[in-house]
Amino acid sequence: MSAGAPLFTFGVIADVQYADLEDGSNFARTRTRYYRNSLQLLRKAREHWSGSAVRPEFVLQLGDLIDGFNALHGASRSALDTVLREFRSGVVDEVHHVWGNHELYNFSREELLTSELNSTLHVKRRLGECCPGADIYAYSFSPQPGFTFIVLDAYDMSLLGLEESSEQYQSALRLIQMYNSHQDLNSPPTPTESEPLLQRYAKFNGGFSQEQLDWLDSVLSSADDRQEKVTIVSHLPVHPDSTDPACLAWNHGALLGLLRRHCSVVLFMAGHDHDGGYCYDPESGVHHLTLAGVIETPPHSQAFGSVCVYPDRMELTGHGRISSQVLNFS
Ligand SMILES: Nc1ccn([C@@H]2O[C@H](COP(=O)(O)OP(=O)(O)OC[C@H](O)CO)[C@@H](O)[C@H]2O)c(=O)n1
Repeated sequence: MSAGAPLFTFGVIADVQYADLEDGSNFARTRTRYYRNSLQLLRKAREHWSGSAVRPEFVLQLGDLIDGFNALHGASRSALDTVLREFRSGVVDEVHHVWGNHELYNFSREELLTSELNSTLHVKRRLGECCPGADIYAYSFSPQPGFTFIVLDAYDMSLLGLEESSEQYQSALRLIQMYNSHQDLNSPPTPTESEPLLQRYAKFNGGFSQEQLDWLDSVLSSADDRQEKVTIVSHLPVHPDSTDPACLAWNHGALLGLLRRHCSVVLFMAGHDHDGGYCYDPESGVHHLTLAGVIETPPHSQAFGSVCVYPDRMELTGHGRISSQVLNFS
């Protein structure tokens, strides 16, 4: 790792999924979920960032900050307050929150837009363009000249957080039912030889509307013109080699196509797949990093990262289940 001073640094963490509950498991009962301890791991990550010689300028929280079980226990608001208090008690005072499926199990899209999880309302720095779509949660910001970060809304096309009577819900239902014939739409369809990634059409995933894709296209065109380095964050991964296919965004191909048409993008980061993953896409020169989730991380371990940004690369220092790696800009 480099000894030179970075231009800036940032922290990253995914799938905290806190709930004040005993340990449980994932749906397949193959992994333990440490609902209560996830708060301790978040605290230790925050203490690490606060005590670092070079403090991160901001933290990217990649979604699923609290678990859906909170909604069943009427604890959505208190659980959210608990985790946000944790973020607030550190010296890292800028957090960019991404929305995941568990945010939408606890709150409607409307509630989220006016909550502290809408970073555009709470971050003090001047943000770039927000997606003009009425209730799409996507925006850009520039921590340093030459660098742009884009927060995407991977559920602006989904069945979550919406009134069933809404046109947005009904059009997402029509789409998912074209590929998933299960009664329970959370149950992923079986892949076929011609459609090997079909599992992604599950209710716990979602996608990017055409409006959001058009907005992203225009933000990336400006970044290309200015020869910037762009990092994109989303709860759902979009490259099949960076995740289990059951965790991919429904229209991941549309996003991948966009990344391949714009030279400015260097990194795409996501959460959702609690095992994490990584690949480099030579067609676009983009690193696809899926961060392992805190919720399935044993109490003695960790799952967060600190990234130092240099003119020609990013250096990720991983903790616990997250490996350190150098992400060169091509
Ligand atoms: N086969 C399945 C899988 C899930 N469900 C139900 O869907 C809801 C969300 O599932 P959950 O595992 O909690 O979602 P995460 O975002 O934590 O994890 C995504 C990836 O699986 C991680 O690798 C929940 O209500 C499940 O019960 C289902 O019905 N059938």
